[in-house]
Amino acid sequence: MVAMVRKEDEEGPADRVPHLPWMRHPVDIDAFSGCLVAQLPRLDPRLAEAVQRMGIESFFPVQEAAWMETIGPGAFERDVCINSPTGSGKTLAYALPIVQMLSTRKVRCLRALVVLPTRDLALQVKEVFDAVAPVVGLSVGSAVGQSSIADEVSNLVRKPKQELYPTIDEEYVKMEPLTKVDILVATPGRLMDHINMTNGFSLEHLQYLVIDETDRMLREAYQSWLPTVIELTHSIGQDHSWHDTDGKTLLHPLTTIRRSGVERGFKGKCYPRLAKIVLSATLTQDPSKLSQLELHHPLLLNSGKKRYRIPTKLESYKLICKSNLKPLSLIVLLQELQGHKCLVFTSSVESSHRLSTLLGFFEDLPFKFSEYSRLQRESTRRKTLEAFKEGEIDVLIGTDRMARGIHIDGLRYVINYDMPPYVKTYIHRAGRTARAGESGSCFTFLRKHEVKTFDKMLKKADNASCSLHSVPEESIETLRPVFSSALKKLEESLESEAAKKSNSGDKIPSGSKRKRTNQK
Ligand SMILES: Nc1ncnc2c1ncn2[C@@H]1O[C@H](COP(=O)(O)OP(=O)(O)OP(=O)(O)O)[C@@H](O)[C@H]1O
Repeated sequence: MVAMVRKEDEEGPADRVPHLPWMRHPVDIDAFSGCLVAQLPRLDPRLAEAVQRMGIESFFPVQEAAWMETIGPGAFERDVCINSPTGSGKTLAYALPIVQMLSTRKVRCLRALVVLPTRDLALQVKEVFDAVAPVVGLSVGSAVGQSSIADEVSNLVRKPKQELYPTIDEEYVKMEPLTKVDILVATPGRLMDHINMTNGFSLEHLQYLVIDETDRMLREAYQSWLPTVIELTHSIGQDHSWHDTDGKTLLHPLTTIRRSGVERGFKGKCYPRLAKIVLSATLTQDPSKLSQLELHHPLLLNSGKKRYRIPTKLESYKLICKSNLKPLSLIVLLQELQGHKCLVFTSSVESSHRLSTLLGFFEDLPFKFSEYSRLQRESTRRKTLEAFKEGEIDVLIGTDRMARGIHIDGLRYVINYDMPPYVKTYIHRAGRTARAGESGSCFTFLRKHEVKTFDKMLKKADNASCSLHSVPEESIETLRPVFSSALKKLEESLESEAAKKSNSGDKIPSGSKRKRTNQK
């Protein structure tokens, strides 16, 4: 309860003036209308072609705005903070400038690091970099724990030359970058593993740091990855100097010259800085959290007048129903949606499991569904998500784990089976649809007493009108006879699972998933 109050405080009222002065004067992303790919000033033609191959003809406003502050007149003089709705194209907004900036690099070494909270998200972002970076000769790696640590290490670093040729100059070997990638997309855990344990893995040449889903990344310490990265990239104490035969001090040819700027803690002196881009659809305004980022003269790019914004083409609906009839109303609603892809959010993994098990006892449902939960094995989850993306499953039932950042083509519907506790949660859940200018709908099941709280919560966001939706009573009535026997079977099934679990100490048996992934 205490934690809940604190989080709600942090969300604050919709129109509160931010504490931090730089947040009060943002660049308005909506002042940009987006532009044709060919018209983006100074865009490398190879990148323009690559972007067009991705099926993109014009840039979204956030992409144009970010470009102007990095490659354009802003020239990345300031760190960039982006607060822009879900599905507005934030990934390309940072990927493209970073790739263009690094396209002239001479020596391959780790120069840009992108950190995201989950593996699924990181892999999604890597795909975007993979589509643009290779055309200008840049290599992209990932550190997300998808493969064994040994495989990851061999993809990221190579052996020092001295191991291959023992006679080579030791000083040269010391300075030689060993990382095989220019850009690394990482989750904090694996990043820390490489920082702590991988020989040759170095952030010494890092010039750009991107933190996506910033508010979530700042909420959790993730083994102190952020202070560690900042510490390792502070140039102070780095000795790149060499002495030539006359005793003159020279800068080593492989030294990375970072952008200069007055960093915090250097008493006004000009020191090379790590340039940062931080982003979210619900960027925190909390000064104590933002201070962890050590931003350099930050510039906020913001979309909308209120603090949060719901995508323009998202339609929100509320369904008021008694809790004991919720499963039936859900089935009727899913029938109405006619097998279109849909995500169903519940408040906990237990609730997701209960709901999907229960639905499994209804025969002949006209949609295929599956549970997606951290109680399942990673491989099961990955296969489920793939099947959903491929359209082999119509409905995924899960928790807020599915809410952040994930993009699924053609997803038109989101259902909040349980009311989201915060407006931020609503934004991220609903934001899985109505992406990239497409339309989509979000339905929220509410009990009567929740309506007022829900309406108040939505008022914190721009574009948050919400109409009432109801499902036909008769359709619910036709399901009632099966419902009572399904409930009985559900209790038996959960009891038997609990017994198995206490005998073996196992998680939910993976075989039970097959039963729940019913057929049309
Ligand atoms: N200029 C564009 N034109 C058309 N589609 C685009 C463009 N830019 C990005 N997209 C597509 O829009 C979708 C959403 O982009 P992206 O995942 O970057 O959104 P986001 O703002 O990061 O969302 P979230 O906050 O939910 O993470 C992706 O499928 C991407 O391919």
